[in-house]
Amino acid sequence: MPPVRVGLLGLGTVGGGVVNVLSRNAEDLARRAGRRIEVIHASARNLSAPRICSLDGLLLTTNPMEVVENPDVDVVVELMGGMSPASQLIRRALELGKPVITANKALIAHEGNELFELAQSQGTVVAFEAAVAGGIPIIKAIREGLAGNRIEWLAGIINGTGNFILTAMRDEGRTFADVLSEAQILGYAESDPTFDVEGIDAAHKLTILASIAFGMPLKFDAVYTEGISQLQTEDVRYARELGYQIKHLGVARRHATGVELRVHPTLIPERRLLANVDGVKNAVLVWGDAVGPTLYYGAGAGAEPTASAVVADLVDVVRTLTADPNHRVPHLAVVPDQVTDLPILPMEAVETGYYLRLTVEDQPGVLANIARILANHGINIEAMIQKEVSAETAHLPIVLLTHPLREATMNAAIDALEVLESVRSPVVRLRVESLSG
Ligand SMILES: NC(=O)C1=CN([C@@H]2O[C@H](COP(=O)(O)OP(=O)(O)OC[C@H]3O[C@@H](n4cnc5c(N)ncnc54)[C@H](O)[C@@H]3O)[C@@H](O)[C@H]2O)C=CC1
Ligand SMILES: N[C@@H](CC=O)C(=O)O
Ligand code: NA
Repeated sequence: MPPVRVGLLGLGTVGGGVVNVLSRNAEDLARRAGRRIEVIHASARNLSAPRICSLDGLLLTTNPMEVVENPDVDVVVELMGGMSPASQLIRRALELGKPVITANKALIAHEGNELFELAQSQGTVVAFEAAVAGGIPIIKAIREGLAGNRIEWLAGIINGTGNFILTAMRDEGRTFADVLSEAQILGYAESDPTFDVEGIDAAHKLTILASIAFGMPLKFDAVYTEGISQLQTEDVRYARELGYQIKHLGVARRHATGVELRVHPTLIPERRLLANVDGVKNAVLVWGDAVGPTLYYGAGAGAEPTASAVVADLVDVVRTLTADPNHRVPHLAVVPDQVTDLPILPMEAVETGYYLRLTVEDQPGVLANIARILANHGINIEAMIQKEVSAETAHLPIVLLTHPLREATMNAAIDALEVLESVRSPVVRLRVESLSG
C-alpha cells in the first residue's frame, strides 16, 4: 500500500511534536495502521522560526490553504489554533472529502455541530482526541470503552496550565505571573493565556466531554465558567487546614430535569485521587452506571503528550479510510440522528457544598448573627475555623464549610451576610465536591 500523505497546518508546539513522533515511531505506526504515515506538506506563519522538529523533506508554505488543496494530501491535521482561518481551512478540507484531525477545542466547542454534520455529509470525519486532556485518550474511553454505560456524571481537571500554576503557587510559593510565564515557555498555555486562567479552555473541553457522555449537541455558551485568576493563597491554605485541596474542576452531571455544566475552582477532599493530580497533569473521573467510577490520568498539555493523541487519531483515520462512513465511530458517540438536545440547568439550580470566608469586625455577637442568617436559609455548618485578629486591621477571618445546597439559596444567604455591618464585602465563596457518587 502507498503511504498515507498528511498535510500539517501549524508547526508550533504540537505540530513539532507530531512530526517528531511520526518520524521516531514510523515503523510501529505502519504496523498498526497497515500503511506508512508521512507528512508531505506543512504550513507555518514564519518559515524561518526555530523548530523543535526537523523539516527535512517537507514541502513548506506560509499559506495553509495550499496544503489543504494539495491533491496529494490525503489527510489534513490542523494544529494552528483559533477560530479563523482554522474554521475555513477545516471546512474546505471536509468539502474535498479529506479527513481532518485537530487539537482545536475552541473550534470544536463552538462549531463542532456544523463541522460534524459537514463531515458526515461528505462521508468523512473530524477527529479531535487531542482537544480534551491532551494525551489522555479520554474521547476514545468515553465514546468506545464506556459505550455499555449510561454515564451519570464526570468531573475533571482539564486545563494543564491552570493546574501547573495552582501546584507551583501552593508548593513553591511562586507568584501567579511567574508560573504562568513558565507555562508559556514550556508550550502549555494557549496563545491567549486568559483562556487558561479564566476557565474558558476548560469550558471548551467540558462542552466536548459532556456532548460525548450524554449524546447531546455541543453547547459551549451554556457552561458556567469561573477561572483561577481570583483565587487567593489564603483560601488554598485554609482549605488544606480543613483537609481539602483546591483544584480547577469541570463538572457535567445529568439530572431528571437537565444537565449541569460548570467549571470553577473547587475544594476536593484530599484523600480523593483527583485532589492529588498536580503540575501539568490532567485527570477525568467518569461515573458509569455499570462500571461505577473510572479515572483517566496523564499529561494534559505539552508537545509530545498532545502529539500522542493526534497520532493516535491519525492511526484510527488511516485504519478506517476505506470503511463505510456510516460504520465509523460517531463524532458524538451516538449515531447522528440520535443526538438529543437536553436542557442545561442554570447555575442557581445546581447543588454543591460551599466554602465561605468572611472577614469580620472583632465584635461581640458577630458569630451569632452569621449563624442566624445561615440558619434562616436552612444552611448547616459542617466545619468552621476562626483565625487570629489582624493586628493592622482588627479584622478576623472566619472560614465555614456547608453541606450541599442550591446555589440560589447560597446567593441569598451571601447577600444577607454582606448586609451585616460587621461583615466586610465581598464574602469569598468556593464550591466543594465530595466526588463520592
Ligand atoms: N500546546 C499544548 O500543549 C496543546 C495545544 N492544543 C491545541 O493545539 C493547537 C496548536 O497549539 P500549539 O502547538 O501550542 O500552538 P503554537 O502557537 O505553538 O503553534 C501554532 C502554529 O500554527 C501556525 N499558525 C497559527 N496561526 C496561523 C495562521 N493564521 N496562518 C498560518 N499559520 C498559523 C503558527 O505559525 C505555528 O506554527 C491549538 O488549537 C491548541 O489549543 C491542544 C492540546 C495541548
Ligand atoms: N492550554 C491547554 C493546552 C491543552 O489543552 C492546557 O493548558 O491544558
Ligand atoms: Na485526549
